[in-house]
Amino acid sequence: MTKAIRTAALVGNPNAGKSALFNALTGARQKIANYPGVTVERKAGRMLLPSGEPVELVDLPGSYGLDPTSPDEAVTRRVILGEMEGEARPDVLIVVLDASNLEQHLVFAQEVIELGRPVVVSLNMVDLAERDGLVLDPGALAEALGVPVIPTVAVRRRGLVELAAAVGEAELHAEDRPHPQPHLGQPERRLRAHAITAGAILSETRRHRLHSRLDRVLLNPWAGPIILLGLLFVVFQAVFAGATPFADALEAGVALLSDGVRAEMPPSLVRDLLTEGILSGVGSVVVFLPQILILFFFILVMEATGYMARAAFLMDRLMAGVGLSGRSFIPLLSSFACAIPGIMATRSIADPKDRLTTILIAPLMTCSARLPVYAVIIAAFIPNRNVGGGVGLQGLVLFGLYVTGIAGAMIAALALRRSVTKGAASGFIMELPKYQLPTVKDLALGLWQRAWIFLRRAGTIIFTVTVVLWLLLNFPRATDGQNQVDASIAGQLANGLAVVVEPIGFNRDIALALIPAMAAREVAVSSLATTYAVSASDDEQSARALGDQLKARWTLPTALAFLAWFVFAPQCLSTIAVARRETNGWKWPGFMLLYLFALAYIAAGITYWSAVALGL
Ligand SMILES: Nc1nc2c(ncn2[C@@H]2O[C@H](COP(=O)(O)OP(=O)(O)OP(=O)(O)O)[C@@H](O)[C@H]2O)c(=O)[nH]1
Ligand SMILES: [Mg+2]
Repeated sequence: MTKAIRTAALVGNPNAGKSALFNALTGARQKIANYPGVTVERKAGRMLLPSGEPVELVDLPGSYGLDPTSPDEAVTRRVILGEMEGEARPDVLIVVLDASNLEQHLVFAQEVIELGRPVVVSLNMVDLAERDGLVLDPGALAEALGVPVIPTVAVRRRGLVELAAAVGEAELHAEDRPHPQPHLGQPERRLRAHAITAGAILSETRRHRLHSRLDRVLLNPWAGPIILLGLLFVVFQAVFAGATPFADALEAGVALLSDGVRAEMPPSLVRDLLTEGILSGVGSVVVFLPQILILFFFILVMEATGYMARAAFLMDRLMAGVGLSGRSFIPLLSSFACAIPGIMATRSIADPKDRLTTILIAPLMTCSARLPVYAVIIAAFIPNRNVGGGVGLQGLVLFGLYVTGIAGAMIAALALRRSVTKGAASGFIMELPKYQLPTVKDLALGLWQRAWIFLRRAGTIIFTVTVVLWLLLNFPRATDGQNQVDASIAGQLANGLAVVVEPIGFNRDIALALIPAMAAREVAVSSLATTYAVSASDDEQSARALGDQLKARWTLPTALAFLAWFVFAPQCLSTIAVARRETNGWKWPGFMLLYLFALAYIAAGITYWSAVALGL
């Protein structure tokens, strides 16, 4: 005998479309949205069966299993099992599956079906699956699961009548099946989910198959991180190998201009300002445009193809390990371009301590302003040698500097989360975008924007600071036999600071460059170039490229210490200003300045003394 059906409940993984189906079946207006975890409590409404009988339909929060891990999942479990006080156990369970994500959703579905309760499966979002080139066979699925399967598109009201009819008949099926199915463990369910999905696929375009295979490899917990590391490695190799001819050409162009000015103009302070200040100083930064463009070319390609989101997915576990949520990944990622947009992007992090930690470590991500600093030192001091297997030493060192920054950030996060920003890490679930080939137009536009940002900085902030420095370097004028830099205001000021940085292997010229570099890190390069151009005894010497000057004047330990310094030093006033705005006060930016300078000092010192001890 069949008893009348009075209640039914919608269950399934988060974001399967349960609430959308609930609204379509009952005419209610539950909130639906394209991210998991929208429904957090049970909601009930009335739907009509084809026979005209009313049934109370319950919309439940999404759940990954019957073992509850969060309060909203506990609601689901209690309602399904009839443990909810004052509420009857639902007569029929409607399991909602996302057809475009079938394998993942089948794991929980099996667990629900194993309860032996009357179940109807709504194979929802078939429109999305078909758009992606995946056609499923509901019959095969029904056979494998042992329950009726109805294809639906909740948002287009497709399959609703069939679903209601199946609910009306569900009790009958249930009576044919008196024994609950054997209870499987989670790994077996996963295996079975894979097999069932494979069996239910009618046709799958080559593209869809390719995409799911790609994900299986790229998101594999072992292969994924190795591939990510390998890719980044290739990027940094390319930055050096690819940019060198262009950078050399630019450098030659700047030298040519400089020679031209010297030949055409009679010696004067104005001529010196042009050659020593603007061409040497600003020119020494501009020559790194090719490196910047190559780096951003790779970043843009990774973003456009959908790989970057997968990298975030892979990093999520690492981030959780140091007490950060995966939500920090995107702000940290944008900090590789510049910490300013990175710090602003932390607004999307709800937890205040998560957010503060992310702000505090954002400056440790290697921003593009550091690239000229790294590149000039590496080009001058690291031999352009092959360390085997086609791997260039220069690219390797650059890669190492980026990794050191990331490692420093992770260690800092760990320390901060245990002290000043104590708290628990929050979870993070992300939908992965589809793979796509990047379009040439978007790439070109992205690169153009980066080039423009870089050149604008060179033309404004770097130009201004370099000119001011040039003035400070040229006055008062040196008397006979005295070096101009020694005599100048800037030289005098730098002598004071030099005392502080001497223990970490820095010379007076570095001390001199560090102050204006607070305006922007690239200014360190233009300052050194200008200083050496001013200090050179004759025109020929002053026209020498910065790399040659460095090689002649610095030791290798000093150069390495300088690199270590720039991995950590908060050499950017705009970043400090943004941190002040975003944290509403000076307390945290002050803290940031202090801890980053301390780190930079220690790192440079350790590098210098280790290098000296090693006899480098
Ligand atoms: N294209 C398409 N989109 C759908 C379909 N069903 C639902 N959606 C969309 O999928 C998203 C998730 O739907 P919800 O109804 O909020 O999902 P839910 O299962 O209730 O999610 P939680 O409450 O988080 O467990 C929304 O953006 C819906 O508009 C469908 O059949 N086709
Ligand atoms: Mg919902």
